[in-house]
Amino acid sequence: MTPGNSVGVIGAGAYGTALACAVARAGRDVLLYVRGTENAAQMKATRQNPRLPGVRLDERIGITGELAVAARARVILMATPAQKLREAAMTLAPLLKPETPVVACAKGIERGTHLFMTEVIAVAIPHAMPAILSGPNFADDVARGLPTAVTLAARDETLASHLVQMLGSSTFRPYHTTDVRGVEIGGAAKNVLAIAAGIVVGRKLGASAQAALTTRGFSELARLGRACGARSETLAGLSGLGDLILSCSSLQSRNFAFGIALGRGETPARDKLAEGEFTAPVLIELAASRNVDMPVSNAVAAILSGKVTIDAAIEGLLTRPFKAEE
Ligand SMILES: NC(=O)c1ccc[n+]([C@@H]2O[C@H](COP(=O)([O-])OP(=O)(O)OC[C@H]3O[C@@H](n4cnc5c(N)ncnc54)[C@H](O)[C@@H]3O)[C@@H](O)[C@H]2O)c1
Ligand SMILES: O=P(O)(O)OC[C@H](O)CO
Repeated sequence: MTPGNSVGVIGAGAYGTALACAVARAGRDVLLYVRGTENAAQMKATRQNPRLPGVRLDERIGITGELAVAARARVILMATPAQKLREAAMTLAPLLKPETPVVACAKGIERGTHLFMTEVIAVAIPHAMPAILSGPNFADDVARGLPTAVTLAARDETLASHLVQMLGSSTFRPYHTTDVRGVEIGGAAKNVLAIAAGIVVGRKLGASAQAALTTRGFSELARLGRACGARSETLAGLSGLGDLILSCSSLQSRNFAFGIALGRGETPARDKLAEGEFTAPVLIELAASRNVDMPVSNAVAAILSGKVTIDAAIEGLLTRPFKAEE
């Protein structure tokens, strides 16, 4: 393996490992950084990740417990949870060559700062070229080579298109754009809205209510996106509407499953990451700071913080004044 020609993946959870599989399938060598020496040794020995049962890691995937090794790659994919991105990027910063493309693959907004994923990278690694990859794709589907399509955004179109060529294959199909903000807002907001859709299902409110909630959810995602300068076509594309549809309807979605448990009156299992739980409070703060009305997201945040009961939140949404559709 020539590290300088490979793709580095930081964060060897479900998605980082799945991306490593996709990149290997595209014919590239991969350096997958696994945090913790023991974890790295175990993955090296088994060629499996317990988060992706039944998936065997391709020989092109080199597993390493040393960040400096993965940092030699030509392109870096950051696949940690959103709230861990800063910590991971800051550790990586001194090891990275200038102008290395660093692609955020997490979906969220940083708590406290309201920074989007590429902004966190820009602050933590000022000499990197940030980009973002997001869209409707479950780690398990990606790892198994089922067909998926995502959006890859960088401010520089040449860079975005170059990254698509490096990472894409017939089964993992990235579309490129320069609308970075549009892509990161879609991925962050859809997780919060998926929790809401899950609550609707868990409460047995019916398929009509699920469709209505998803559609009104898209309306508020798009409102916030436009207020933050995103393009409408991106918001209605794979990383916005596409991912919203997937996450508001599939039991594979951890955010949707988290919402279903809440809707049933159960305590959601905390063994799987549901990013929407962490994004909800910061999403509504961001919306408030821009005077954007996000009633569904507000309801999710209020339920999660214990400010309202689920029944009161549903009652609140259903008794809002009638208005024109927009
Ligand atoms: N799982 C999916 O289907 C999927 C699909 C698309 C996007 N995503 C996004 O990818 C991100 C990660 O999700 P996941 O499903 O892989 O979560 P996960 O919980 O399976 O894995 C997260 C991994 O990040 C690692 N990590 C945490 N902090 C780190 C650090 N500082 N340095 C290095 N590694 C660190 C953890 O050890 C863990 O292995 C989330 O933002 C999620 O929304 C996930
Ligand atoms: O399991 P979720 O809810 O984190 O969704 C995974 C991906 O984001 C779907 O595109």
